[in-house]
Amino acid sequence: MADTTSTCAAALRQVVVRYPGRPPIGPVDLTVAPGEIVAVVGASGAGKSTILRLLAGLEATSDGSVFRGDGRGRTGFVFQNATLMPWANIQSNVALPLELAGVPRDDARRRAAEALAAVGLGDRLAARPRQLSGGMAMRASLARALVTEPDLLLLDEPFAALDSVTRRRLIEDLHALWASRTPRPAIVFVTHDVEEAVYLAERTVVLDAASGRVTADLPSPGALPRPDGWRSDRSFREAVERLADELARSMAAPSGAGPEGVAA
Ligand SMILES: Nc1ncnc2c1ncn2[C@@H]1O[C@H](COP(=O)(O)OP(=O)(O)OP(=O)(O)O)[C@@H](O)[C@H]1O
Repeated sequence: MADTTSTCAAALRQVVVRYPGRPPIGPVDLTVAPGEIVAVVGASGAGKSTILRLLAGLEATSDGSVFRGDGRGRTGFVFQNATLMPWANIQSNVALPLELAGVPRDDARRRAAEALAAVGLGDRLAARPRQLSGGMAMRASLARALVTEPDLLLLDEPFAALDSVTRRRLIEDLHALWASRTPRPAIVFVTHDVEEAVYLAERTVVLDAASGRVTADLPSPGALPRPDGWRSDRSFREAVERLADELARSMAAPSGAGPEGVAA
């Protein structure tokens, strides 16, 4: 097989992570192409967040290799909770990664204002995080991750704490932000929601509950961003059913339980 690691945004090759007191996670193989959107699903404890941390360089491997395309590029990370600094306004929050990278303060603040405008918060620059709704805080968190113009954006259940209307709006906004960037960032995001995975991603990888290996890699039909009403489309419904079946299979460990006691 041709080695595509030099042209990918990120890749895991036969990666194994060993934590004390549990079976090893892996070996995991995953290649993310530049500009591609990939969802990761699996049982609780399967290793989804571990994969994101590996891609971000925040986790050491016990075996195998982690590639970041040509070793270049920046990585943005968004967690389930917006993790904004409560004492600083959102412009300062979003400017921080730039200031830490040595960008002069005025320039960093201007770029932060632009990133906040891009997520619809251009009129809330002086707001403190506590003055924002959950959806707004997540938008600010997305702006902070995008302000450095990453070529890899890692999202760990970013919408899980939001109501379904806000969640759907943010998914549309994320597609629009992704499509508006040149070049588009690759996005890897973890979710427990199979509909969200099929809708948001171009393909979804399923992790085995017991071993954390990739057991399925399913393409989502259709192009991004999604046309209006696509959730009612038969191709969407069928892809959701297929993914739900694969997810159920990944949890049906031979022992009858995954690492966190997920029943088969
Ligand atoms: N630093 C650590 N030390 C020891 N064990 C860890 C550590 N980090 C994760 N684990 C264990 O590794 C396994 C995978 O964790 P991970 O957070 O990647 O799972 P996950 O699929 O993201 O789970 P969830 O859906 O519940 O967030 C779990 O059993 C977890 O308890």
